[in-house]
Amino acid sequence: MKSHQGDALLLLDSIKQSLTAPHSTSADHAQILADISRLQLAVETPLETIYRIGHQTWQNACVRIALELGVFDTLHAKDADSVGVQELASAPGADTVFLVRVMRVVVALGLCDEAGLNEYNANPKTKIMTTPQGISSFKSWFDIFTPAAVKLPEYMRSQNYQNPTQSTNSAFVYATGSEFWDFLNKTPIQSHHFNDFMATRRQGKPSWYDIYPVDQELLFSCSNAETNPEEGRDVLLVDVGGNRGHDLVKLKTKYPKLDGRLILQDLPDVVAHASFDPEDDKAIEAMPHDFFQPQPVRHARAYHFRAIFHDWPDDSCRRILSHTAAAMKPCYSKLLISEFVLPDAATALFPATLDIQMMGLHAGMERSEKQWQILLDSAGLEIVKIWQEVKGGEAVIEAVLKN
Ligand SMILES: C[S@@+](CC[C@H](N)C(=O)[O-])C[C@H]1O[C@@H](n2cnc3c(N)ncnc32)[C@H](O)[C@@H]1O
Repeated sequence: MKSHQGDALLLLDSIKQSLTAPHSTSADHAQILADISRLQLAVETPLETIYRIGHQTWQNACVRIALELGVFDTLHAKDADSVGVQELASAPGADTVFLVRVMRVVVALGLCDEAGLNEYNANPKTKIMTTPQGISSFKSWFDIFTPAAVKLPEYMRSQNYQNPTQSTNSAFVYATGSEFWDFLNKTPIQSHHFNDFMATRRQGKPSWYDIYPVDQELLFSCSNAETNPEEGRDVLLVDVGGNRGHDLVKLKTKYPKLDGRLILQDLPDVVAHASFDPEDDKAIEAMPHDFFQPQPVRHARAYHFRAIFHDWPDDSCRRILSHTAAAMKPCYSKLLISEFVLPDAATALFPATLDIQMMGLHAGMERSEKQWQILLDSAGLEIVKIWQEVKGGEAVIEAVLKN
Protein backbone atom coordinates (compact mmCIF):
# COMPACT_ATOMS: atom_id res chain seq x y z
CA MET A 1 0.00 0.00 0.00
CA LYS A 2 2.86 2.34 0.95
CA SER A 3 4.58 2.05 -2.45
CA HIS A 4 1.23 2.77 -4.16
CA GLN A 5 0.97 5.92 -2.08
CA GLY A 6 4.49 6.84 -3.14
CA ASP A 7 3.60 6.28 -6.82
CA ALA A 8 0.47 8.37 -6.43
CA LEU A 9 2.36 11.28 -4.88
CA LEU A 10 5.03 11.20 -7.60
CA LEU A 11 2.36 11.17 -10.29
CA LEU A 12 0.53 14.01 -8.58
CA ASP A 13 3.72 16.10 -8.63
CA SER A 14 4.28 15.34 -12.30
CA ILE A 15 0.66 16.27 -13.13
CA LYS A 16 0.97 19.52 -11.14
CA GLN A 17 4.17 20.46 -12.95
CA SER A 18 2.67 19.71 -16.37
CA LEU A 19 -0.52 21.65 -15.63
CA THR A 20 1.43 24.73 -14.53
CA ALA A 21 4.01 24.60 -17.36
CA PRO A 22 3.87 27.78 -19.48
CA HIS A 23 3.61 26.00 -22.86
CA SER A 24 2.15 22.65 -23.60
CA THR A 25 2.15 20.52 -26.72
CA SER A 26 -0.16 17.69 -27.84
CA ALA A 27 2.43 15.28 -26.44
CA ASP A 28 2.30 17.04 -23.01
CA HIS A 29 -1.49 16.85 -23.04
CA ALA A 30 -1.37 13.11 -23.83
CA GLN A 31 1.17 12.64 -21.00
CA ILE A 32 -1.05 14.44 -18.44
CA LEU A 33 -4.00 12.21 -19.32
CA ALA A 34 -1.83 9.09 -19.10
CA ASP A 35 -0.53 10.21 -15.68
CA ILE A 36 -4.09 10.87 -14.44
CA SER A 37 -5.10 7.32 -15.44
CA ARG A 38 -2.05 5.90 -13.68
CA LEU A 39 -2.84 8.03 -10.62
CA GLN A 40 -6.38 6.65 -10.50
CA LEU A 41 -5.00 3.09 -10.75
CA ALA A 42 -2.49 3.82 -8.01
CA VAL A 43 -5.20 5.13 -5.66
CA GLU A 44 -8.07 2.71 -6.27
CA THR A 45 -8.15 -0.83 -4.91
CA PRO A 46 -8.12 -3.77 -7.36
CA LEU A 47 -11.80 -4.35 -6.64
CA GLU A 48 -12.60 -0.70 -7.37
CA THR A 49 -10.69 -0.98 -10.63
CA ILE A 50 -12.65 -3.96 -11.91
CA TYR A 51 -15.97 -2.43 -10.82
CA ARG A 52 -15.13 0.77 -12.71
CA ILE A 53 -14.28 -1.20 -15.85
CA GLY A 54 -17.17 -3.65 -15.56
CA HIS A 55 -19.85 -0.98 -15.25
CA GLN A 56 -18.91 0.97 -18.38
CA THR A 57 -21.44 -0.81 -20.63
CA TRP A 58 -24.37 0.27 -18.44
CA GLN A 59 -23.03 3.80 -18.20
CA ASN A 60 -22.84 4.05 -22.00
CA ALA A 61 -26.42 2.78 -22.20
CA CYS A 62 -27.53 5.66 -19.93
CA VAL A 63 -25.75 8.25 -22.08
CA ARG A 64 -27.38 6.77 -25.18
CA ILE A 65 -30.83 6.98 -23.53
CA ALA A 66 -30.24 10.58 -22.40
CA LEU A 67 -29.23 11.45 -25.97
CA GLU A 68 -32.37 9.82 -27.36
CA LEU A 69 -34.55 11.71 -24.87
CA GLY A 70 -33.03 15.08 -25.84
CA VAL A 71 -31.70 15.67 -22.31
CA PHE A 72 -28.50 17.34 -23.51
CA ASP A 73 -30.33 19.61 -25.99
CA THR A 74 -32.78 20.76 -23.31
CA LEU A 75 -30.04 21.44 -20.75
CA HIS A 76 -27.82 23.21 -23.26
CA ALA A 77 -30.72 25.39 -24.48
CA LYS A 78 -31.30 26.60 -20.90
CA ASP A 79 -27.64 27.53 -20.55
CA ALA A 80 -27.01 28.35 -16.85
CA ASP A 81 -30.65 27.84 -15.76
CA SER A 82 -31.46 24.57 -14.14
CA VAL A 83 -34.07 22.18 -15.53
CA GLY A 84 -36.25 19.92 -13.39
CA VAL A 85 -36.81 16.28 -14.23
CA GLN A 86 -40.50 16.97 -15.01
CA GLU A 87 -39.47 19.31 -17.81
CA LEU A 88 -36.76 16.95 -19.10
CA ALA A 89 -39.24 14.08 -19.18
CA SER A 90 -42.28 15.91 -20.55
CA ALA A 91 -41.43 16.36 -24.26
CA PRO A 92 -40.34 12.75 -24.89
CA GLY A 93 -43.03 11.47 -22.52
CA ALA A 94 -40.61 9.61 -20.24
CA ASP A 95 -41.35 8.40 -16.75
CA THR A 96 -39.72 10.77 -14.22
CA VAL A 97 -38.74 7.97 -11.79
CA PHE A 98 -36.92 6.24 -14.63
CA LEU A 99 -35.28 9.44 -15.82
CA VAL A 100 -33.97 10.35 -12.36
CA ARG A 101 -32.22 6.97 -12.29
CA VAL A 102 -30.59 7.54 -15.68
CA MET A 103 -29.61 11.10 -14.75
CA ARG A 104 -27.73 9.93 -11.64
CA VAL A 105 -25.34 8.12 -13.98
CA VAL A 106 -25.12 10.94 -16.51
CA VAL A 107 -24.28 13.43 -13.71
CA ALA A 108 -21.73 11.05 -12.16
CA LEU A 109 -20.09 10.68 -15.58
CA GLY A 110 -19.69 14.47 -15.67
CA LEU A 111 -21.82 15.18 -18.74
CA CYS A 112 -24.03 17.64 -16.81
CA ASP A 113 -24.35 18.87 -13.21
CA GLU A 114 -26.92 18.42 -10.46
CA ALA A 115 -28.43 21.77 -9.41
CA GLY A 116 -30.68 20.50 -6.59
CA LEU A 117 -33.09 17.67 -5.97
CA ASN A 118 -33.94 16.25 -9.43
CA GLU A 119 -32.71 19.50 -11.01
CA TYR A 120 -29.89 19.60 -13.53
CA ASN A 121 -27.90 22.10 -15.48
CA ALA A 122 -25.48 22.10 -18.38
CA ASN A 123 -21.74 22.13 -17.78
CA PRO A 124 -18.88 22.61 -20.29
CA LYS A 125 -19.13 18.94 -21.38
CA THR A 126 -22.88 19.04 -22.11
CA LYS A 127 -22.59 21.03 -25.32
CA ILE A 128 -20.61 18.41 -27.26
CA MET A 129 -23.51 15.98 -26.83
CA THR A 130 -25.72 18.44 -28.77
CA THR A 131 -23.36 18.73 -31.74
CA PRO A 132 -23.13 16.45 -34.80
CA GLN A 133 -19.72 15.38 -33.44
CA GLY A 134 -21.07 14.10 -30.11
CA ILE A 135 -24.34 12.76 -31.47
CA SER A 136 -22.95 10.88 -34.48
CA SER A 137 -20.00 9.44 -32.60
CA PHE A 138 -22.11 8.15 -29.72
CA LYS A 139 -24.74 6.69 -32.05
CA SER A 140 -22.03 5.00 -34.13
CA TRP A 141 -20.23 3.59 -31.11
CA PHE A 142 -23.33 2.39 -29.34
CA ASP A 143 -25.78 1.44 -32.09
CA ILE A 144 -23.44 0.18 -34.83
CA PHE A 145 -20.29 -0.99 -33.04
CA THR A 146 -21.42 -2.25 -29.62
CA PRO A 147 -23.37 -5.31 -30.90
CA ALA A 148 -20.10 -6.62 -32.40
CA ALA A 149 -18.19 -5.85 -29.17
CA VAL A 150 -20.76 -7.77 -27.10
CA LYS A 151 -20.40 -10.77 -29.44
CA LEU A 152 -16.59 -10.60 -29.69
CA PRO A 153 -15.81 -13.10 -26.88
CA GLU A 154 -18.33 -15.64 -28.21
CA TYR A 155 -17.08 -15.12 -31.77
CA MET A 156 -13.41 -15.53 -30.78
CA ARG A 157 -14.28 -18.73 -28.89
CA SER A 158 -15.93 -20.04 -32.07
CA GLN A 159 -12.69 -19.28 -33.94
CA ASN A 160 -10.46 -21.00 -31.36
CA TYR A 161 -8.95 -17.59 -30.63
CA GLN A 162 -7.21 -17.31 -34.00
CA ASN A 163 -6.44 -13.75 -35.11
CA PRO A 164 -9.16 -12.71 -37.63
CA THR A 165 -7.68 -12.21 -41.11
CA GLN A 166 -10.70 -12.11 -43.42
CA SER A 167 -13.18 -9.26 -43.59
CA THR A 168 -15.92 -11.75 -44.50
CA ASN A 169 -15.37 -13.44 -41.13
CA SER A 170 -15.43 -10.86 -38.32
CA ALA A 171 -17.29 -10.42 -35.04
CA PHE A 172 -19.45 -7.85 -36.86
CA VAL A 173 -20.46 -10.45 -39.48
CA TYR A 174 -21.07 -12.95 -36.65
CA ALA A 175 -23.30 -10.42 -34.83
CA THR A 176 -25.23 -8.93 -37.79
CA GLY A 177 -24.91 -11.36 -40.71
CA SER A 178 -23.36 -8.64 -42.93
CA GLU A 179 -19.96 -7.14 -43.58
CA PHE A 180 -19.67 -3.65 -42.12
CA TRP A 181 -19.83 -1.66 -45.41
CA ASP A 182 -22.70 -3.80 -46.77
CA PHE A 183 -24.56 -3.27 -43.50
CA LEU A 184 -24.18 0.52 -43.83
CA ASN A 185 -25.29 0.35 -47.44
CA LYS A 186 -28.46 -1.48 -46.36
CA THR A 187 -29.26 0.77 -43.38
CA PRO A 188 -29.33 4.42 -44.52
CA ILE A 189 -29.94 5.80 -41.02
CA GLN A 190 -26.82 4.09 -39.65
CA SER A 191 -24.87 5.10 -42.75
CA HIS A 192 -25.92 8.69 -42.11
CA HIS A 193 -24.70 8.56 -38.49
CA PHE A 194 -21.45 6.85 -39.45
CA ASN A 195 -20.66 9.32 -42.26
CA ASP A 196 -21.44 12.25 -39.93
CA PHE A 197 -19.12 10.62 -37.40
CA MET A 198 -16.37 10.41 -40.03
CA ALA A 199 -16.86 14.05 -41.02
CA THR A 200 -16.84 15.47 -37.49
CA ARG A 201 -14.67 13.16 -35.43
CA ARG A 202 -11.50 15.14 -35.86
CA GLN A 203 -12.86 18.59 -35.02
CA GLY A 204 -10.48 20.21 -32.55
CA LYS A 205 -7.65 17.82 -33.42
CA PRO A 206 -4.81 18.32 -35.91
CA SER A 207 -5.48 16.91 -39.39
CA TRP A 208 -2.96 15.12 -41.59
CA TYR A 209 -2.06 18.37 -43.41
CA ASP A 210 -1.28 20.02 -40.04
CA ILE A 211 1.33 17.29 -39.44
CA TYR A 212 2.56 16.87 -43.01
CA PRO A 213 3.97 20.08 -44.61
CA VAL A 214 1.89 20.03 -47.81
CA ASP A 215 3.37 23.29 -49.10
CA GLN A 216 6.96 22.08 -48.89
CA GLU A 217 6.45 18.45 -49.79
CA LEU A 218 3.74 18.48 -52.47
CA LEU A 219 2.95 21.88 -53.91
CA PHE A 220 6.28 23.17 -55.12
CA SER A 221 7.15 19.95 -56.88
CA CYS A 222 3.67 19.64 -58.35
CA SER A 223 3.69 23.02 -60.11
CA ASN A 224 7.08 22.14 -61.58
CA ALA A 225 5.92 18.80 -62.94
CA GLU A 226 5.02 18.12 -66.54
CA THR A 227 1.33 18.55 -67.24
CA ASN A 228 -0.44 15.40 -68.25
CA PRO A 229 -1.79 16.21 -71.77
CA GLU A 230 -4.63 13.67 -71.48
CA GLU A 231 -6.01 15.12 -68.29
CA GLY A 232 -5.26 18.77 -68.98
CA ARG A 233 -4.02 19.60 -65.49
CA ASP A 234 -2.01 17.57 -63.02
CA VAL A 235 -3.78 15.84 -60.19
CA LEU A 236 -2.35 17.07 -56.92
CA LEU A 237 -4.09 14.63 -54.61
CA VAL A 238 -6.57 11.78 -54.70
CA ASP A 239 -8.25 11.19 -51.33
CA VAL A 240 -9.02 7.49 -51.62
CA GLY A 241 -11.91 6.41 -49.39
CA GLY A 242 -12.25 10.11 -48.51
CA ASN A 243 -15.89 9.63 -47.43
CA ARG A 244 -17.97 12.73 -48.25
CA GLY A 245 -14.91 14.94 -48.83
CA HIS A 246 -14.65 16.66 -45.43
CA ASP A 247 -10.87 16.37 -45.44
CA LEU A 248 -10.39 17.78 -48.93
CA VAL A 249 -12.68 20.71 -48.15
CA LYS A 250 -10.57 21.54 -45.08
CA LEU A 251 -7.34 21.08 -47.04
CA LYS A 252 -8.66 23.58 -49.60
CA THR A 253 -9.57 26.01 -46.81
CA LYS A 254 -6.07 25.80 -45.37
CA TYR A 255 -4.42 26.10 -48.80
CA PRO A 256 -6.85 28.13 -50.96
CA LYS A 257 -4.34 28.54 -53.80
CA LEU A 258 -3.65 24.86 -54.35
CA ASP A 259 -2.30 24.20 -57.80
CA GLY A 260 -3.61 20.91 -59.17
CA ARG A 261 -6.77 18.85 -59.18
CA LEU A 262 -8.18 17.37 -55.98
CA ILE A 263 -10.17 14.18 -56.42
CA LEU A 264 -12.42 12.51 -53.88
CA GLN A 265 -12.96 8.77 -54.30
CA ASP A 266 -15.34 6.60 -52.27
CA LEU A 267 -18.22 4.18 -52.77
CA PRO A 268 -21.01 5.50 -55.06
CA ASP A 269 -23.59 6.01 -52.27
CA VAL A 270 -21.07 7.95 -50.21
CA VAL A 271 -19.73 10.34 -52.90
CA ALA A 272 -23.36 10.93 -53.98
CA HIS A 273 -23.71 12.83 -50.69
CA ALA A 274 -20.42 14.72 -50.98
CA SER A 275 -20.07 17.60 -48.51
CA PHE A 276 -19.27 20.07 -51.30
CA ASP A 277 -21.28 21.08 -54.32
CA PRO A 278 -19.23 20.13 -57.41
CA GLU A 279 -20.97 22.96 -59.31
CA ASP A 280 -19.81 25.56 -56.77
CA ASP A 281 -16.34 24.28 -56.16
CA LYS A 282 -14.66 23.09 -59.31
CA ALA A 283 -11.47 22.47 -57.35
CA ILE A 284 -12.75 19.21 -55.88
CA GLU A 285 -13.98 16.42 -58.13
CA ALA A 286 -16.07 13.53 -56.83
CA MET A 287 -15.42 10.12 -58.37
CA PRO A 288 -17.14 6.88 -57.34
CA HIS A 289 -14.43 4.25 -57.13
CA ASP A 290 -14.01 0.85 -55.48
CA PHE A 291 -10.44 0.71 -54.21
CA PHE A 292 -10.29 -3.03 -54.88
CA GLN A 293 -10.38 -2.15 -58.60
CA PRO A 294 -7.48 -0.63 -60.58
CA GLN A 295 -6.87 3.03 -59.70
CA PRO A 296 -8.19 5.06 -62.70
CA VAL A 297 -6.28 8.25 -61.81
CA ARG A 298 -2.71 7.72 -62.92
CA HIS A 299 0.39 9.71 -61.96
CA ALA A 300 -1.17 11.90 -59.29
CA ARG A 301 1.30 13.78 -57.12
CA ALA A 302 -0.19 12.07 -54.04
CA TYR A 303 -2.63 9.32 -53.13
CA HIS A 304 -3.92 9.87 -49.63
CA PHE A 305 -5.65 7.25 -47.46
CA ARG A 306 -6.88 8.16 -44.01
CA ALA A 307 -8.26 5.49 -41.70
CA ILE A 308 -8.58 3.05 -44.62
CA PHE A 309 -5.99 0.35 -44.08
CA HIS A 310 -6.87 -0.19 -40.43
CA ASP A 311 -10.30 -1.30 -41.72
CA TRP A 312 -8.77 -4.24 -43.58
CA PRO A 313 -6.65 -7.31 -42.98
CA ASP A 314 -3.23 -7.49 -44.68
CA ASP A 315 -4.31 -9.38 -47.83
CA SER A 316 -7.01 -6.82 -48.62
CA CYS A 317 -4.60 -3.95 -47.90
CA ARG A 318 -2.10 -5.46 -50.32
CA ARG A 319 -4.72 -5.47 -53.07
CA ILE A 320 -5.56 -1.79 -52.49
CA LEU A 321 -1.87 -0.88 -52.28
CA SER A 322 -0.95 -2.80 -55.44
CA HIS A 323 -3.60 -0.92 -57.45
CA THR A 324 -2.24 2.33 -56.04
CA ALA A 325 1.37 1.43 -56.76
CA ALA A 326 0.45 0.55 -60.36
CA ALA A 327 -0.96 4.07 -60.85
CA MET A 328 2.01 5.88 -59.23
CA LYS A 329 4.67 7.59 -61.33
CA PRO A 330 8.22 6.63 -60.27
CA CYS A 331 10.20 9.43 -58.61
CA TYR A 332 7.11 11.64 -58.55
CA SER A 333 3.99 10.14 -56.93
CA LYS A 334 3.73 9.81 -53.16
CA LEU A 335 1.57 7.59 -51.04
CA LEU A 336 0.34 9.28 -47.84
CA ILE A 337 -1.28 7.17 -45.15
CA SER A 338 -2.86 8.88 -42.13
CA GLU A 339 -3.14 6.29 -39.37
CA PHE A 340 -1.74 5.26 -36.03
CA VAL A 341 1.77 3.86 -35.90
CA LEU A 342 1.69 1.78 -32.76
CA PRO A 343 4.69 1.75 -30.47
CA ASP A 344 6.33 -1.59 -29.68
CA ALA A 345 5.40 -1.25 -25.99
CA ALA A 346 3.25 0.87 -23.67
CA THR A 347 0.52 1.53 -26.24
CA ALA A 348 -1.97 4.13 -25.00
CA LEU A 349 -5.46 2.83 -24.22
CA PHE A 350 -7.16 4.65 -27.12
CA PRO A 351 -5.11 3.17 -30.02
CA ALA A 352 -5.01 -0.21 -28.24
CA THR A 353 -8.82 -0.19 -28.08
CA LEU A 354 -9.17 1.13 -31.63
CA ASP A 355 -7.14 -1.87 -32.77
CA ILE A 356 -9.65 -4.22 -31.13
CA GLN A 357 -12.53 -2.19 -32.57
CA MET A 358 -11.06 -2.60 -36.07
CA MET A 359 -10.62 -6.32 -35.42
CA GLY A 360 -14.23 -6.69 -34.27
CA LEU A 361 -15.78 -4.60 -37.04
CA HIS A 362 -13.69 -5.60 -40.04
CA ALA A 363 -10.98 -8.15 -39.12
CA GLY A 364 -8.77 -5.06 -39.56
CA MET A 365 -5.96 -3.80 -37.32
CA GLU A 366 -3.80 -0.89 -36.19
CA ARG A 367 -0.16 -1.45 -37.16
CA SER A 368 3.31 -0.87 -35.72
CA GLU A 369 6.11 0.66 -37.79
CA LYS A 370 7.48 -2.80 -38.54
CA GLN A 371 4.07 -4.06 -39.65
CA TRP A 372 3.60 -1.01 -41.93
CA GLN A 373 7.04 -1.53 -43.38
CA ILE A 374 6.40 -5.23 -44.18
CA LEU A 375 2.95 -4.49 -45.63
CA LEU A 376 4.16 -1.66 -47.88
CA ASP A 377 7.22 -3.60 -48.96
CA SER A 378 5.00 -6.49 -50.06
CA ALA A 379 3.20 -4.11 -52.44
CA GLY A 380 6.41 -2.65 -53.94
CA LEU A 381 6.48 0.47 -51.73
CA GLU A 382 8.90 1.86 -49.18
CA ILE A 383 8.52 4.30 -46.32
CA VAL A 384 10.37 7.61 -46.78
CA LYS A 385 9.39 9.21 -43.49
CA ILE A 386 6.88 8.90 -40.69
CA TRP A 387 5.54 12.30 -39.67
CA GLN A 388 4.23 12.07 -36.11
CA GLU A 389 3.60 14.60 -33.34
CA VAL A 390 3.08 12.17 -30.45
CA LYS A 391 5.06 8.92 -30.30
CA GLY A 392 2.66 6.02 -30.78
CA GLY A 393 -0.04 8.42 -31.94
CA GLU A 394 -1.56 9.25 -35.29
CA ALA A 395 0.95 9.79 -38.05
CA VAL A 396 1.32 10.50 -41.73
CA ILE A 397 3.34 7.74 -43.37
CA GLU A 398 4.99 8.97 -46.54
CA ALA A 399 5.92 6.22 -48.99
CA VAL A 400 7.11 5.94 -52.58
CA LEU A 401 7.62 3.19 -55.14
CA LYS A 402 10.64 1.07 -54.32
CA ASN A 403 13.62 1.60 -56.61
C1 LIG B 1 -13.15 4.71 -41.74
S1 LIG B 1 -13.80 5.54 -43.12
C2 LIG B 1 -12.58 6.79 -43.38
C3 LIG B 1 -13.11 7.95 -44.17
C4 LIG B 1 -12.14 9.12 -44.36
N1 LIG B 1 -10.93 8.73 -45.04
C5 LIG B 1 -11.82 9.71 -43.01
O1 LIG B 1 -10.76 9.39 -42.44
O2 LIG B 1 -12.64 10.45 -42.48
C6 LIG B 1 -13.50 4.40 -44.44
C7 LIG B 1 -14.05 4.86 -45.79
O3 LIG B 1 -13.79 3.83 -46.76
C8 LIG B 1 -14.89 3.78 -47.65
N2 LIG B 1 -14.88 2.48 -48.33
C9 LIG B 1 -15.18 1.26 -47.81
N3 LIG B 1 -15.04 0.31 -48.75
C10 LIG B 1 -14.62 0.95 -49.88
C11 LIG B 1 -14.28 0.50 -51.19
N4 LIG B 1 -14.34 -0.80 -51.53
N5 LIG B 1 -13.88 1.42 -52.10
C12 LIG B 1 -13.81 2.74 -51.78
N6 LIG B 1 -14.12 3.23 -50.55
C13 LIG B 1 -14.52 2.33 -49.61
C14 LIG B 1 -16.08 4.01 -46.74
O4 LIG B 1 -17.22 4.42 -47.44
C15 LIG B 1 -15.55 5.10 -45.80
O5 LIG B 1 -15.81 6.38 -46.29
